[in-house]
Amino acid sequence: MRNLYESVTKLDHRCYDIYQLPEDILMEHAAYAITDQIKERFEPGAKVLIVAGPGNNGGDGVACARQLLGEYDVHLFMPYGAKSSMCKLQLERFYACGGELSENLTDADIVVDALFGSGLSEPLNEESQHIITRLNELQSFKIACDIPSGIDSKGNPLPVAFVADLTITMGAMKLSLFMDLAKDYVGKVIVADLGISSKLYESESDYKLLEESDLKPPYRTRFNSNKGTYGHLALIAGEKEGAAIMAALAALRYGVGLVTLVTCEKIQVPYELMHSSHLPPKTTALAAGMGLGMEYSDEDLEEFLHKDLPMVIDADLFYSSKIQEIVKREKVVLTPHPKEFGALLRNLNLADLSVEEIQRDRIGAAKIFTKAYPEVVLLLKGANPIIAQGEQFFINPLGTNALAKGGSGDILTGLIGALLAQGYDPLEAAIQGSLAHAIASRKVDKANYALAPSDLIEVIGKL
Ligand SMILES: NC(=O)C1=CN([C@@H]2O[C@H](COP(=O)(O)OP(=O)(O)OC[C@H]3O[C@@H](n4cnc5c(N)ncnc54)[C@H](O)[C@@H]3O)[C@@H](O)[C@H]2O)[C@@H](O)CC1
Ligand SMILES: [K+]
Repeated sequence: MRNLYESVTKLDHRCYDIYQLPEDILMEHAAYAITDQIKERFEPGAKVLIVAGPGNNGGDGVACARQLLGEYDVHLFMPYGAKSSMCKLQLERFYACGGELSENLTDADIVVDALFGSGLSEPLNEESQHIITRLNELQSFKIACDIPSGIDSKGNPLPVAFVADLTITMGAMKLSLFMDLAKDYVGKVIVADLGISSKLYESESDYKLLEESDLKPPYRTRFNSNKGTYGHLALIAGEKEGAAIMAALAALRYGVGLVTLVTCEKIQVPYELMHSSHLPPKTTALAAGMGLGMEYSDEDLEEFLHKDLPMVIDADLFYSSKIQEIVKREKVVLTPHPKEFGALLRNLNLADLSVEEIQRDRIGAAKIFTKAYPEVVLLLKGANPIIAQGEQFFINPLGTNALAKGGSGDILTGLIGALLAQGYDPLEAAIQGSLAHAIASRKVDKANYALAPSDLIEVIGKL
């Protein structure tokens, strides 16, 4: 798990004020992190196009150009000249080392985008849009300095942005790089240390980035155990019972001892699942909402939901008035996708946001909910799901586009339900369920368009 920051300005200032590391030293390290990646990947003599803006992001680019001079074929393009004092200083050094500015954009082996970083303050003008579009058309290896130019502090392209293969972000990971709308732009993201280790550079943060090493599958350690030791998950199956069946199969695969589908009608269920018209008395957790439809009256739901059990709630229940009471309970995980989240916020009279508005500020939208219901765990689905409780936010960047398929959300609900039933606390169950889901999607040995829910269920057994 790594810290994420909305802004690193405070961290940079700690460097100047406490560690006595001035901007110049930080910038030299920032530039060297880019130089280092170029040297690691390309032989001397390779052609490098560096596009540098007027501020300190540009300064990083100019310093990198100077570091490469003499060894690589360096082309530095500065459409707006140098404006910040550090950028001007770097340009003087570049000239002093014999560097010259290029008049125009040129094809190259490597492109470094150092046009705008954290200082991007308004939508890109036509010239910047044109430059970035041209850069995106080049067949080069593309490195973004700090943040792909055009991505704002909330992770939105304004309206175009550099499409990087690699983003080298300075000092610490930024939240904006892990928002859904930035996912197609950032490429691989690595952090450059700026002259001190991240342990010293970073301070505590409420925002965390999940990593593969955070996954802890529910491995069994007790030898003297029976099925009851591992919990009993009940899933309410509704109109589209396939959704609950997929969730149930995923739950069974993820370690829960017993799984029961609760239905009002008799349905055919796979032989490994149990089936009942009542909530089994020894139920340890509940999953409800997926494929529920309109089959149940409020009284039916009351019968299933009256017990104070840990529960994961999905899909159709976000549209039901029942949710107004569920969010007041303890040990609840909600797993809406952005459209369902919009419905949930409206249903709870918290906000009226469109899907686009939610996606443009996912953290802000999630906060509306977590401030009102700080006990409830929210898992806002998306390309990079956000798991939030109170003031804590976790982002899972590990999922792949293979998961964009009907049924994959039901698998996630099943995984979280399985962990709740096995005694994980709701936040841990949501984090671990999300990690298992995402990591499994990477392990399915198929083309990314071909993943089926059953593939995920298979792989979940081999994490
Ligand atoms: N502060 C520090 O100690 C460090 C800063 N670093 C770099 O500095 C960057 C931040 O530098 P700045 O704060 O100077 O900001 P930027 O360099 O990101 O951008 C600011 C400049 O761009 C112009 N600008 C902003 N939006 C524009 C738009 N839409 N169209 C045209 N021009 C626009 C501003 O007028 C200003 O001249 C970071 O992203 C990072 O790359 C690194 O060198 C590491 C150390
Ligand atoms: K940039």
